[in-house]
Formats: sequence, C-alpha cells, structure tokens
Amino acid sequence: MDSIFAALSGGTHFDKQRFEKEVKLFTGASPPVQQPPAVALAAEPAAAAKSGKKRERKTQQGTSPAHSNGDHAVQPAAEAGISLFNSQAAEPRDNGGAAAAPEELPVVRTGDPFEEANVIRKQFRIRVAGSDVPAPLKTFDELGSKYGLSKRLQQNVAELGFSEPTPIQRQAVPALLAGRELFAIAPTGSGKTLAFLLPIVAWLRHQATHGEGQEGLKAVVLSPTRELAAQSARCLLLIVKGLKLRCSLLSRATAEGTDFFKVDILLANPLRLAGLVSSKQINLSSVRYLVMDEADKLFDMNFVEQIDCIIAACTHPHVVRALFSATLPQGVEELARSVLKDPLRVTVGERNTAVSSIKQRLVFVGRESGKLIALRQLIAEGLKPPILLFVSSKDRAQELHRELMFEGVHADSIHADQGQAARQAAVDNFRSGKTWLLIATDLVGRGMDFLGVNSVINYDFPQTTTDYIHRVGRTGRAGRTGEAVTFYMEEDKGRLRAIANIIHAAGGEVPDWMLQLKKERQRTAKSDKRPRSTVSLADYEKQTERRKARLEKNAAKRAKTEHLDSNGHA
Ligand SMILES: Nc1ncnc2c1ncn2[C@@H]1O[C@H](COP(=O)(O)OP(=O)(O)OP(=O)(O)O)[C@@H](O)[C@H]1O
Repeated sequence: MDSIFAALSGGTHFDKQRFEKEVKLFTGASPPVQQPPAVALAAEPAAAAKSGKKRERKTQQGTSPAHSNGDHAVQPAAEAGISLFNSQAAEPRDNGGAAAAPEELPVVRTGDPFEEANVIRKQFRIRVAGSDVPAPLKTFDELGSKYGLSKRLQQNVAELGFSEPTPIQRQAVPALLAGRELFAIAPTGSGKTLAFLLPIVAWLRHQATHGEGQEGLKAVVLSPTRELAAQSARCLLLIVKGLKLRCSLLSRATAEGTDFFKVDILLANPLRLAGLVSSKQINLSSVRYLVMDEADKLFDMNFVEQIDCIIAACTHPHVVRALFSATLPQGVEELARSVLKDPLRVTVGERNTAVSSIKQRLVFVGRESGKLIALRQLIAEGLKPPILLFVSSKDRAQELHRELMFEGVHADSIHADQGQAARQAAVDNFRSGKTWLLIATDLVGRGMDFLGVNSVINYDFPQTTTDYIHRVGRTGRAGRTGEAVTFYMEEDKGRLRAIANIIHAAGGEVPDWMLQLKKERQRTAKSDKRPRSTVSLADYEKQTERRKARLEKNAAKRAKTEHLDSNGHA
C-alpha cells in the first residue's frame, strides 16, 4: 500500500467554512451536549465505597418492589400520553440530545391493558416472544408512578435530556425490572445501554432503600472491549449520581486494588474478569444481574472459555441474565437459550438490519489504488465529518494514517496494537472533536457511541454482514441521520450481494445486478461468519456442541442449588 500512497500527491482538506458547525463541534467551541464525566472516575470510587454503609434506608412513598427475591408486583398502568421515538423511522435530531418530537399514540378505548400494550408494541415495532410479558413503558414518568423508582434516579434520567424511552427501553426496562431473562435485539444506536443500566440501578437502589442490600457484587455488565466497558461506565455514572452506589470499571489497575465485595456494579471485558474468577480474586456468587452487551461477539469462539467461566461463576439462584445486541444470530440464541430460564425475546424492527436513517451506498473503486482517490473525491464532494473510516488491519490503519497526515488531513487511528492509553486518547480526541477523521479497525466497529459521527467509510470491505451493520451503525444514532459509503473492488464481489441486500432492505438504492449476483457468492460471506481462526467448520460445530453441553451442565448444577435454596436446605 505504501507505494500506492506515495505515488499519489495533492492535498485533501476539509472546507472549514462549509462545515462551520462541525468545526465548532470538533474544536469544542460550543459543546452541544453535556459531556459525561471522565471515565477514570468509574475506576474505583473509594469515597462512595466508604459511604456505602450509610445508605439511605428511607422507604419510598407509594413504591412497590419491582424485583425482590423473584416476586414482582406490577401495578395498573398509569394514564399518560405516548410519543413516538421509533428508531426505524426516526426524525433527525440535532446534537442536543433530545429525542424526536412527541406524537400522539392512537387512542385505545377499551381500557384493556393487554390491548394497550399491544398497541404500543405495534407502534414502536417491538416484537416479543415468551410468556407473561410485562407491559412496555409509555413514558419515563412511569418509572416513578408505576415502578416506584427513587426521585433522584428519575431526576438523573430526566437530566439526560431524553424526552421519551426508545423502543428497546420501553420493553427491556420493564422486563428486567420484573426479573426476566432476556434476549434484546435492537438496531445500532437505539439506546440499549440505558435499557440495561437503568433497571440494574433501579433494582440496586430499591434494595438499598429497603434495607435488603446484602454485601457482595450485585451486577456485572460484560462488553467485548475495554473501550466499550468504559463507554457504558460513562452512561452509568450519569444515572447513579447521588445514589451512593459503588461502580467499578475493571482495568489492570482496578483489578489489583479493588475490594470487589464492596462493589455494586462492575463493568468489565470477559478476558480480565474471567482471569480474576479463575484466580479466585473475585466472587460472582452474589451477582443478580449479568448483562452481556454485544452478546453475539461475546458468544463467539474467541471468548468461549471466558464467557462460560463467568456464566458458571454467577451461581445465585435468582441471577437474571440478559443478552443485548443489534445482531443476534440464531445459533447464539439457541446456545444461550439452553441456559436461560424462560427467557423473553424482544426484537425492535427487523432482525439483523441496518438503520434506515443512514444513507448507504456502494462505490466501485476498481483496485486498491482507487481507494485513496475515491476518498479524496468523497471529501471534496462534501462528505460530512466527523468521519469514521474502517480498514481491515492494524497495518493498514497505520499506513493510511501516515498517508493522510502527510496530506494534511486531521486524522488519527485506533487499533489493537496501540497501548491502552493511546487507544483511549484516540477515542477521547474523536469524541471531543479534536480529530476529524478516525481510521479504525473493527476494534471500534461495535457499540462505540461517538458524538455526532456524520459519516462512515468502509475503506476496506467488511468481512461479514454483521460487521457491516455494526460499522455503519456508528453513524445515524439515536434518530440522527448519517451517511455510509462502502468501497468495493472486483475481489469483493463474493460478499457484495449480502451487503447490497442490507442496503436495499434499509431503503437504499443498489443496482439490480448486485441483488441478483449468484447465491454461491453469498455463501462465502455466510461462511465468513464462522470464527475466522484456524478451526474448521466441523471443529467449530463440535466445539459448539461441547460448549452447549458444558453450559447445560452448569445450569443443571445451579438449578439443583436453587431447589435446595427454595427448600431452605442450602
Ligand atoms: N431515550 C433516549 N432518547 C434519545 N436518545 C437516547 C435515549 N436513550 C439513549 N439515547 C442516546 O442514544 C445514543 C445511542 O445509545 P447506545 O450507545 O446505548 O446505543 P446502542 O443501542 O447500544 O447501540 P450499538 O448497538 O451501536 O451499541 C447515545 O448517545 C444515547 O445517549
């Protein structure tokens, strides 16, 4: 690639006048939204840990425990207007963080709570599978009136500036508050993080207020990378303000010096957490909520041992496990289903699709040498920064970074070869607007919520449709619009049809010939979904079977404990 880049000359610059608004955003001249506190705060809140003993024990007026030792009281639905924030047909938002303008819900005259719940689900394209499904939230206000969330927690949620729950929040929050195990599948950027953090915090707060809080770690949120765990920690810190809950983001430093027995919520990546479990430095037996964010990634073969070890270590009989992702292949669901208890499946919109508020297109670049030319052209044509640009490897990220720096483009790169500090700096600089164009590998292809990314470029063609959905989902978040451009070359044609289908399904324009490409070619893309390691397909299937058996064995052990527990013998 060096020679190709070296052969190209001529600078490419953003038109600062044209992108005045964006430039202001980058330079931080007028931050449009309240920035969450620095993640470092989440590392080990020693002060909070100390004050933990003095937890408020005042009973909340008119509250009912939504989740206490398995008993779940659901009160009649409160009267409230419903407004529309449908991530599938969302209104573009400005950067101010407020959701799309509320619209009225169709009137339900019967007063039948089931019908009302169904109307809400239909309106927000929420599909549920499972028994005894709790009614979806109508408004955030119901968190107080119906679920008895503390005033302070309601205030923290209000301060986020969201006028109404997103569809996944509407259904997943009541489900988790009711202690239901869950598969939650909702589009990228649709607010899944708050959907799992809010019920955890509400439950912990309820336990503490009612004097039921026992010592020991209560909740674990697993994310595939440390950056993602840090991002969830930023969101968590906003909603636990003033609640005296003890949160910790697992890192090398906190792994050493933290008394996890005194922590309420732990955010971690599986490698580090499983290491602590194996060396008995952490005890997960008191964990009541185990959330697996980007669950399909966590359940793939790269994390097999760690995830199985963590699931097995969460031995509390009433542990609630929830899997969240924008993409959840059937195989992962089947595997996880073998251990979950009567889980609900909540799906928002269509499964495994890209968000329709992202304008997606494919650009033919001929050969490798055409990519940089096409990139220059896109920028010259006015592709809106901030831009997140994906390449297939760390080497390519470094090369392209050097080349763009040379050309005077304000770019940075992020990849797994960098140290933790450099990675965090790259994320922070892009988030704060210091960097206009971030060259990334799939390390940040999932989950990362960067402020107002306007464009995504797939400089290198994504390996799988799942990678595509997550990559382009870095833009068009929370109802905003965005643009995604995918470069393809002759050699990418084997995977073209699958991606073209996704663009087509999201309302994008693709030529007919792409949709009609032969199926055999699509199979190449499908087989790419299998672990990209040295294991063969047969090995993979055998491993999956063995894994299922192992998970089932652990679940049976836990069921036995639960039985003993309910008979008072344990
Ligand atoms: N109720 C809401 N109204 C408006 N915006 C919201 C709401 N809830 C969350 N958001 C915002 O939506 C953005 C995306 O949320 P989040 O990162 O949780 O998405 P996600 O569904 O986890 O996406 P991904 O699948 O890519 O990880 C965040 O900036 C968040 O602050």
